[in-house]
Amino acid sequence: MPETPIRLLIAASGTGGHLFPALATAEQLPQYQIEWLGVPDRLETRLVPCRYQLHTVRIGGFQGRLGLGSLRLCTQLARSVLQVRRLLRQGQFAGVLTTGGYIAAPAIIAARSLGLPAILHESNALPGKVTRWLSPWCTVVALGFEAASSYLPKAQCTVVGTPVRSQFLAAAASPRPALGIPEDVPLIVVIGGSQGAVAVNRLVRQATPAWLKAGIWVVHQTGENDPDAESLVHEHYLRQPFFEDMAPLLLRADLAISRAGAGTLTELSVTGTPAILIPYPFAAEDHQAYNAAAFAAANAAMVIPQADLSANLLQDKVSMLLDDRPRLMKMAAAASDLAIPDSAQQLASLVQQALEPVGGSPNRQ
Ligand SMILES: CC(=O)N[C@H]1[C@@H](OP(=O)(O)OP(=O)(O)OC[C@H]2O[C@@H](n3ccc(=O)[nH]c3=O)[C@H](O)[C@@H]2O)O[C@H](CO)[C@@H](O)[C@@H]1O
Repeated sequence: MPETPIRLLIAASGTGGHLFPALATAEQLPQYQIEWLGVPDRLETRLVPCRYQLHTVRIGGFQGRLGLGSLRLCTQLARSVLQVRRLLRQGQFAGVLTTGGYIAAPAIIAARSLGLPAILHESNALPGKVTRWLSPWCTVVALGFEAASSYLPKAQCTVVGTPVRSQFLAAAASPRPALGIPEDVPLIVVIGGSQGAVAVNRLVRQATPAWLKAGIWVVHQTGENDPDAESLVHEHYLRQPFFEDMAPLLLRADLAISRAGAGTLTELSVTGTPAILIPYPFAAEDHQAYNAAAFAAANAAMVIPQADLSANLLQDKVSMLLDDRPRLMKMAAAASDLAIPDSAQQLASLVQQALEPVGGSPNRQ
């Protein structure tokens, strides 16, 4: 009789930074029957159902203050844990893989309370709250940044980097043309993270006319929430709310101007792209500043806090870097040194070890 495939529940939700690494890892686990856990109104409802069955629970973030909000959250958490326990039992899942964030809490608690393995991937240099609270309870915690391990002294940590979508590895292996941009012009690519960055957009639009005048092309990811996104028009200024095919753009870019989400930073390392990083100042516990600091410490990027930034300063720094090709090349090489291209395979093999321990029987309910 053919063996029934082992079932894995992946809990990843919210932003590209959480979803893309999970999707990249899922691709490396074709032997498992995968289903997904998310929330009803985030990016997973667009990205996941065409690939995996999506289950949803309602869960939000803990903002740190005790009050009515946290009481509501505790009730939500208790309810979602019960829902996920039921899902895991009825679906006969062998374990969960989560990339952190709010959804990780019910996923980890439910799995561990049933005695199932929970594999947690934390992509940020400063681990999120759920990771800090629940990591000691996880079977294994895979890290994007080595620096994160110092915040998780009780967890079973191993550094695997952060998985990137296969388009990045394919593009790095055989570069493709990017949006028909000529090969011999300098190119700046501006990235605001999966949701765009309105404050960065504003400064970039002020600085762009001078760059265009100097013969530089600008590709600008504006996000969906910028009311002035259409205010600048030029044939060498290419703008979109979201680029599906980011890899050739990053490979082609002479310089990126970017937020410092872990996903984008990992991709910049895989494509070896020098960058000016402007960490999102309102990210939870300022975690993007920690990600950016790791890149700056390796000389892979220049970091400018948003509070210090003006269009003039941005123009100056960009001119300085584009005029200093040896420095750009050193930054590119330093970025490449940070890359862990087989991160998805490494994480997939941790999942496999947790679900099918050598010498033990597979974790089947
Ligand atoms: C505002 C905020 O708190 N963001 C967090 C969020 O990621 P957030 O999704 O904001 O940012 P990331 O940089 O981690 O990921 C963005 C992803 O979207 C992709 N992309 C983006 C724009 C585009 O046009 N096309 C495209 O494909 C990027 O290639 C990347 O894969 O979770 C990450 C992982 O915990 C954190 O490090 C980020 O700090």
